[in-house]
Amino acid sequence: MPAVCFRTTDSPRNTLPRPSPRKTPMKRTAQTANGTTGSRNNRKSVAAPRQTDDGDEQATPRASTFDVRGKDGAGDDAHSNVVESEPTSMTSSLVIEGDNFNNAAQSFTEPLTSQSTLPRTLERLSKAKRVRFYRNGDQYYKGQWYPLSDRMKSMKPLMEDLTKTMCDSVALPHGIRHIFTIDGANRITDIDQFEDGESYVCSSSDVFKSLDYANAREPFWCLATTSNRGGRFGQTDNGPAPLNVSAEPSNEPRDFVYPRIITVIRNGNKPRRVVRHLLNKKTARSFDQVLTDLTSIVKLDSGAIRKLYGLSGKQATTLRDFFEEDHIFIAYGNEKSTADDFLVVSEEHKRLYTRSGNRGNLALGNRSLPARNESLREDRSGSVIPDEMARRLPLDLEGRFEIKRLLGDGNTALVYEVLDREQVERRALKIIAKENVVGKQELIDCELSVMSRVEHPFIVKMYDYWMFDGSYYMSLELITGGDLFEHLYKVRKLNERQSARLIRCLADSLCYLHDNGILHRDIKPENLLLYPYNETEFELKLADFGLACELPADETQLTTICGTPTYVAPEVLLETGYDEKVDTWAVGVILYVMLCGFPPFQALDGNQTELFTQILAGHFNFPSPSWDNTSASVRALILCLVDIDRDTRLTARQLFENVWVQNLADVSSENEMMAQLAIDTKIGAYNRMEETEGEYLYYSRRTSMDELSECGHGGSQDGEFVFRRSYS
Ligand SMILES: Nc1ncnc2c1ncn2[C@@H]1O[C@H](COP(=O)(O)OP(=O)(O)OP(=O)(O)O)[C@@H](O)[C@H]1O
Repeated sequence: MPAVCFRTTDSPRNTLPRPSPRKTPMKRTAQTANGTTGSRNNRKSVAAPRQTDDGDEQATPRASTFDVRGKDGAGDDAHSNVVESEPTSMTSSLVIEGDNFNNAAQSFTEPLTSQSTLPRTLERLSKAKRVRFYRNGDQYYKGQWYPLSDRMKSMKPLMEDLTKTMCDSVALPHGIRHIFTIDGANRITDIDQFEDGESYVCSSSDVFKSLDYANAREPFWCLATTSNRGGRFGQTDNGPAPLNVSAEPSNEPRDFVYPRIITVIRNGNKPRRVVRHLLNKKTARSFDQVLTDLTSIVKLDSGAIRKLYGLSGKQATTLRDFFEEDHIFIAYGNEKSTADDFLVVSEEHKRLYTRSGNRGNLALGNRSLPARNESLREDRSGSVIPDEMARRLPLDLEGRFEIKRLLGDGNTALVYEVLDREQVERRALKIIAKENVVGKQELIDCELSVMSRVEHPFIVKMYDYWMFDGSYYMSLELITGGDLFEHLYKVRKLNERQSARLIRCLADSLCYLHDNGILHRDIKPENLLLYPYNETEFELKLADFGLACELPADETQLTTICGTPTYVAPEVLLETGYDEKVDTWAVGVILYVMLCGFPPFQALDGNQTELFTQILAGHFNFPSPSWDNTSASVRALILCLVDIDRDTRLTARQLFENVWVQNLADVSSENEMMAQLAIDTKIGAYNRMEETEGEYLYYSRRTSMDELSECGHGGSQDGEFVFRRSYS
């Protein structure tokens, strides 16, 4: 099967520092809080403050692997424990609490010698029994490994510590008072009863709930029907009644389930908090399961969500109701609904509707830049409107940073321009308030881990980070030109030269990330920060690694749904597995937006379903007059990026080497001719498909690629534009 790509004869020498090949560890010399530089390991020595039980903020060392809590700061008393969330997670935080914390903090600033307290702590911890804890009745909880240090003498401090790490207002809100063996046969009453490597169930009450805890990650879902859900609400304190996981999977069809974002409004005083949640075949397996997921995202003060009403007033009672007319729902626990709940005030309107003028036809001529796009996240981690309270810095940071102004807000964070008094420099401070950390811990760990490792001229630098009282604070390089979204909003569109310059920066940064096995997964104009290149042009730096991840070493495909609707690649929605080419798809969409001011896929009425259907079909065009004066080379390049066939979609390296990108849009007439031929072939194939296939349009572009190869033979001109066979 042939593929088409545009390339220069000789790959231009990239003058930027090249990373080592994929999987080679990246080097980074981080500037630490105290102004020194060091490797990531000795950055642990920068003890960042953290809130202690008695309210004092104390230091929390940065990148680290354990959570050590202890009275003496070195984890040397009965409270001293290590909590690992999952053995596989990339990082977790190192937290030390205690009266003599400074000693411990100091030990992190020393090289690790036998005199320092940390090795002793770690040595002792390595001898600890490791046990796993689940939550009673929570079939979604993956369990938490917990090393039981020999200093943990009794059940009380253990249960107190577990309460801190495993409970919140929804999960075991009354704390942990009982611990059972995994089969519920025995209650653990003495610390010596724990056995190394075994699993246990923590509970608030003395009633053990029998579940297949060990297989909590992939339960069989039983599809609820109206009849078998009778009396479902109000059965437990902690949420909807546990599902009957031992039931056979239902055969009830779910053919109405397709990727769709629903919006849930938390009932209460207006403006109310809004959460978005992606439903698809994986996340919408039954009504009960969606309700349970929403319970953990929305976090009603009253506990579990027991009722959901669409804005039309209709109550959602079946899974199908999430896929019908209503896509905005109001969530209730025990509260009564009132007519006033269904009236949306203006502050809420902005949050609920992603486009202004949400209703009405989107005639071609009216197409426009969509509103700032919110990222999709799976793992029950919805998008919470950031909390203005985050503006108040914790005491230890208040002395260091002076907040100047709000630079931007995203799905999870607020970003401020600050004056770093210690470094005497202006910086950006990204704050993820603790209410937005819930359900996103792994993603945040990943963001911090990736940001700590990357060093590239077109990627925003992270200098330092802290965690205080559950909120995260990241000190970042300040980029002064705003983000590309704001810029496009002002200027509507860019010329080709400026676009090519920005795409060259972006492609370069993606080559670096992909070579090192990192996917960004959320490439969008909001995450591309601009700074002046000369008087008339900008360059960019890639920001927000909130969805970044590492490619699995065993080459398996990723399936977690994430991205941002307008820029999300079809394979993410299809859940067929994806890889780093999700990033180049998004670059193609951005390049399209840069040149005409509207995206290639845009739905009538901002309808998400229609948007996803268009993306899955992969059909778009270059409407006149917006595209009349653009080069064929850039249009052909876009077609090679926004290509539903992953095999033929360009890699970041091919994009970087593309002649239009490298020559900053200054291309030869031969290149233009060949590009035009490629476009005609592809667009012709779409049109034929549309004539024959009717409305639903998922098809492989390989057909059109075959046709293209026919034209391509002998079509190479001056080595600038070649058709390349990537398949035999
Ligand atoms: N280093 C920086 N310098 C200047 N502005 C920044 C910086 N980092 C972020 N911003 C601004 O803040 C906005 C939000 O930041 P960011 O995208 O990191 O937040 P987020 O909550 O993680 O976003 P998302 O909604 O994609 O999850 C950006 O769109 C940008 O306008």
